[in-house]
Amino acid sequence: MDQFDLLVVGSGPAGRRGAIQAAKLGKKVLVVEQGKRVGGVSVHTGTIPSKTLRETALNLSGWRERGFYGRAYRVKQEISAEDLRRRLLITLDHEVEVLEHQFARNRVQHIRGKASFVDPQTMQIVKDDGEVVTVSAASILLAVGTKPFRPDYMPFDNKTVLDSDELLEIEELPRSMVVIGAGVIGIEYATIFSALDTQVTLLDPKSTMLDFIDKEIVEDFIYQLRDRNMKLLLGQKAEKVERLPNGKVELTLDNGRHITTDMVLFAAGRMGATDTLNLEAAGLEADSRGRLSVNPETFATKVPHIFAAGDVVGFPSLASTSMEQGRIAARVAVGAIAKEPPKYFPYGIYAVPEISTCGLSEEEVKERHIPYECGIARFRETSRGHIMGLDTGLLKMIFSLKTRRLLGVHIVGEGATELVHIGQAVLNLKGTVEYFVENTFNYPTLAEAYKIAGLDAWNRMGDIKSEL
Ligand SMILES: Cc1cc2nc3c(=O)[nH]c(=O)nc-3n(C[C@H](O)[C@H](O)[C@H](O)COP(=O)(O)OP(=O)(O)OC[C@H]3O[C@@H](n4cnc5c(N)ncnc54)[C@H](O)[C@@H]3O)c2cc1C
Ligand SMILES: NC(=O)c1ccc[n+]([C@@H]2O[C@H](COP(=O)([O-])OP(=O)(O)OC[C@H]3O[C@@H](n4cnc5c(N)ncnc54)[C@H](O)[C@@H]3O)[C@@H](O)[C@H]2O)c1
Repeated sequence: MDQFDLLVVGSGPAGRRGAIQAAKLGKKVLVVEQGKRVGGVSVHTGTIPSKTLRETALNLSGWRERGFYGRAYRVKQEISAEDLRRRLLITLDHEVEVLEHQFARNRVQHIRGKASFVDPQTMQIVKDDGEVVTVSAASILLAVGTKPFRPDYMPFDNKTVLDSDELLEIEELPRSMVVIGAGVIGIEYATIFSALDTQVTLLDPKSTMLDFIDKEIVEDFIYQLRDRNMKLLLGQKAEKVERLPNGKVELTLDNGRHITTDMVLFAAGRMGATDTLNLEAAGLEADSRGRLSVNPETFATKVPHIFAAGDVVGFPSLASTSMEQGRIAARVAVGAIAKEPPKYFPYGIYAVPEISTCGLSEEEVKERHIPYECGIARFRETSRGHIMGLDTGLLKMIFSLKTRRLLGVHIVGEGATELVHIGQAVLNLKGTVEYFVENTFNYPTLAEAYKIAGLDAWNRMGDIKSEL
């Protein structure tokens, strides 16, 4: 039986970062991955495929140029599922290659197989050919991620009723699509397919969506979706989903309405992939969504040498935060010092248009009774936005009236997920509205929106000197 300092289960963002961090500290590390190739959900079915699909859809559809040339503008008239897949495969190959190289040069060993506990210190790994390997380790990092929630009442057939993993394999682009679940996955895919001219209906039993995002940004986003004819059926539930003999799917909603569509994407959340770990043998149990609870500072489970990081521990379930969690967990696991990450991290939603946010929303600032002022800029007010033909896009910043510090930055529009990092830096470095007023920004850029929003807020707040 092999003995390791750290055994990592899962090679997604949390497992990968954790493994490399421990190896950099000179530890003997083994990563177990059940998938065909390393990378996890992030590389194979989640972040990277969906973002590549988005990029291809926007490029081939000419979406970014439509502000200038009109809504009928197309770069490629007939876009096929094969067009989308081709770029996907190239991107995924590249990602896996980078990752395998990282493992090799850091001497992280990896093995393909399904891991489960034998006892708290030992795991067995069942390889594809049935061979069983037993491994023990001083510490174990569970970075097993999640899988799509697939309730029995949904007639999945991998063709017309699909989850978000299966969507990447479709043979033909649907003319119409109903997306069940207006969470981040549902919203991203609904808007990407809408940009490809699929008639999309987004359905969710909740009457609101993206509740963790500033309301003004969500309202602007919803306006843009409706403006391009996407149907948003919020507060409505599919009571029956039936495949019809003609290949279509019929949905019966709880208000009696019927919808016939080419395809249904069921994106109503994900479950922690803990069911096959035999957690009992390690003295652990998961919650009803398959998630593990951990100490939020160390990522240790209630069994001190077993750690869990990434999506399997729940919110925020992002590739970005999973990487940091994996790194911290591995440091603690091998006895190194781990600093707590800064309080505010960005959240990027790669819908069409993008949304990105960092810090407090206006609703949260109000709840905390903090006196505040907002500054707003529209991308069309920037020269760069004008050059790019943008008629939408909004950047909003919230400042404390007392300390003049930036409390939150919220963006909807082109480049939002990149732009947000300027606000994030100012926020975490405790900068004030003066940063935006006094600093020079490249011109013409979309980042100039920060200057405009900063000045907007500053004009409302008054000059700091007059108050001293
Ligand atoms: C469609 C979609 C789009 C997304 N877009 C974004 C985005 O734009 N930005 C962002 O930050 N996040 C995004 N996410 C979330 C992101 O993918 C996850 O936060 C991230 O992948 C979580 O990383 P992880 O390391 O926890 O696990 P995962 O990436 O889920 O990897 C876990 C790995 O563990 C393996 N495994 C599980 N059980 C075992 C076992 N018993 N033995 C061996 N191996 C096992 C699995 O095969 C898997 O490869 C998206 C997710 C989805 C589904
Ligand atoms: N850009 C990004 O960062 C990104 C992109 C995609 C996914 N993710 C992560 O992946 C995770 C999973 O995303 P998600 O969108 O699947 O989940 P989610 O939990 O965010 O959203 C699920 C939605 O489905 C609805 N729903 C729940 N049960 C339902 C049911 N039985 N029938 C119909 N609707 C139902 C909910 O009301 C909710 O709106 C998220 O936590 C997110 O952080 C991140």
